[in-house]
Amino acid sequence: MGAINQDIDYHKKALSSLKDPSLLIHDAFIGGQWVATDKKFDVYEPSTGMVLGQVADCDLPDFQKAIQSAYDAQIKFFASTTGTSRGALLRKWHDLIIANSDDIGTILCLENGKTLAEAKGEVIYAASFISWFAEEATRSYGVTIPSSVPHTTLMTIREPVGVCGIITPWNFPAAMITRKIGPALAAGCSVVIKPPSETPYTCLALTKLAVQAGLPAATIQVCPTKNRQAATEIATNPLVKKISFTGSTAVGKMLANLATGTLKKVSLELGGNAPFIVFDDADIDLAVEGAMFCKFRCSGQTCVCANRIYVQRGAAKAFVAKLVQRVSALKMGAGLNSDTTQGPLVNKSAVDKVREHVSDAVAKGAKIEVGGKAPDSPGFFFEPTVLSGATPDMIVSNDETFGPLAPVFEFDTEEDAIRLANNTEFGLAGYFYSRDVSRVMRVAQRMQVGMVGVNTGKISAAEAPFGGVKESGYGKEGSLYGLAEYQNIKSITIGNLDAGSQ
Ligand SMILES: NC(=O)c1ccc[n+]([C@@H]2O[C@H](COP(=O)([O-])OP(=O)(O)OC[C@H]3O[C@@H](n4cnc5c(N)ncnc54)[C@H](O)[C@@H]3O)[C@@H](O)[C@H]2O)c1
Ligand SMILES: O=CCCC(=O)O
Repeated sequence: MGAINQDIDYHKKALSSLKDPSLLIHDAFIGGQWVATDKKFDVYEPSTGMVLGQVADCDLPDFQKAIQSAYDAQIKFFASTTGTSRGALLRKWHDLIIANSDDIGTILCLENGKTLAEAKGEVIYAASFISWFAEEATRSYGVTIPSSVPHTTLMTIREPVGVCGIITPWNFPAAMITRKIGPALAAGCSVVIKPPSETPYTCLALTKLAVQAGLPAATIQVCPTKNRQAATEIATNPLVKKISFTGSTAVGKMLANLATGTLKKVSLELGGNAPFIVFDDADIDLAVEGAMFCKFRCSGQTCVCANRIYVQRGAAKAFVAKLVQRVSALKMGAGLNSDTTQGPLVNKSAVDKVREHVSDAVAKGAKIEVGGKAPDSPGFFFEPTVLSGATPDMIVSNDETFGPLAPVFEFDTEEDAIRLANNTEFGLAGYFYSRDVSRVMRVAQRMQVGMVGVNTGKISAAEAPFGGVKESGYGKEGSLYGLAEYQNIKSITIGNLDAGSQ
């Protein structure tokens, strides 16, 4: 296969088409100011491997300044706003994101590689967390509790935790950030964000719009960096009261360990290894549709992507044939090209990981039904791939591929399927397809995951509680539970109410 995108000026042409070029920002945002550090790091466009731009590379003193400034700002922010006024600011920010979604989509597409349609879809999805939490800001209820002590009233109020440290990955450069800072700001917290070094531009553009919407500038601090040691200040600085991390399980564990030093509140959205089960009684076309979405979305680079596809023996042949037909029709290419349905992966090591999973599986007996290699091309592409004959001894059974590889395993009984699905230390998402209502309830209850998709591959939405169990982390994002992650409950006991009565 020839080169997929040889246009080395691809990103320059795309950037020159931005309606508002000022949304492409290369600086950090510290203390309410855009800051150009001396050191910079390169950000790459994944379909060509060319440098997209150079971004401020923050060091420890930058993080310390950002945290102090966020601390000072948070106290004023909470004292001078109500849930209603914070909600109004968030709604303005939401509207600005939507108004600028073409530009933000283009920037996101350029730095991440996903198709423009997916990138714009992500911007809308990201904005939905802001509008969701704009509403939640006004519904932050305390309770009154009947006291066991006479003449006493017991009540609770919810208070912001304070400064929140936010660390997110590159696969959803907009949504992973808004899913955290939406509730943080709604609660009255301030945030210090270390955006992913592969995709910092989307976060910087969103920040500009937040300030334009009227959010007090110092409530959002953004410190891009390649210096991981400096970034760990977020997990150790005593002024930071909460860290919310999305990323790999290894880094999540390391940050959680660091955070115990000052007993911060911690939320962890970590790696997955989602099982996708197709029972004999399933609607096979629906199952193929779901597999296409949840396996090949973002070229297989989502934490909730199906990683292991288990098909009951009687349905396996038909399922694989239909899946192969659909996968063969995918078109790899640069994200901004209108006929592209599969963008590149984020970088070379992502391509190497898919290659390793394929060659290990083939060496252990799997058959490549379609795809199977990286094209001879600049950029970071790997062909969308289907393997049949996958078995539990293969790496792909135990390790999240994070790429466009669909390994199909066969199983015999429902019991087998559940055992295989749960045989992992991860527990983020799981999917299954069945038309038997008793089986639907049985299997949904027995899957050891935080989120289950039944007869659908789409489980993500602002209103849906998002998060895993086991080594996929803890805490829930979005939904009616998301705000509480950024709040402390304070109880107030008012005693001796009879004192002074006549
Ligand atoms: N559960 C979820 O909601 C969810 C969502 C998206 C991605 N993920 C997971 O994220 C992983 C892919 O992302 P990744 O490879 O970028 O993860 P990663 O853990 O390497 O990086 C995530 C973030 O942490 C930063 N980071 C890495 N090492 C650090 C260190 N030592 N100190 C401070 N910061 C550090 C990175 O720069 C990035 O911003 C996958 O495992 C995927 O499943 C989970
Ligand atoms: O990659 C993980 C998050 C994607 C999603 O919110 O659906």
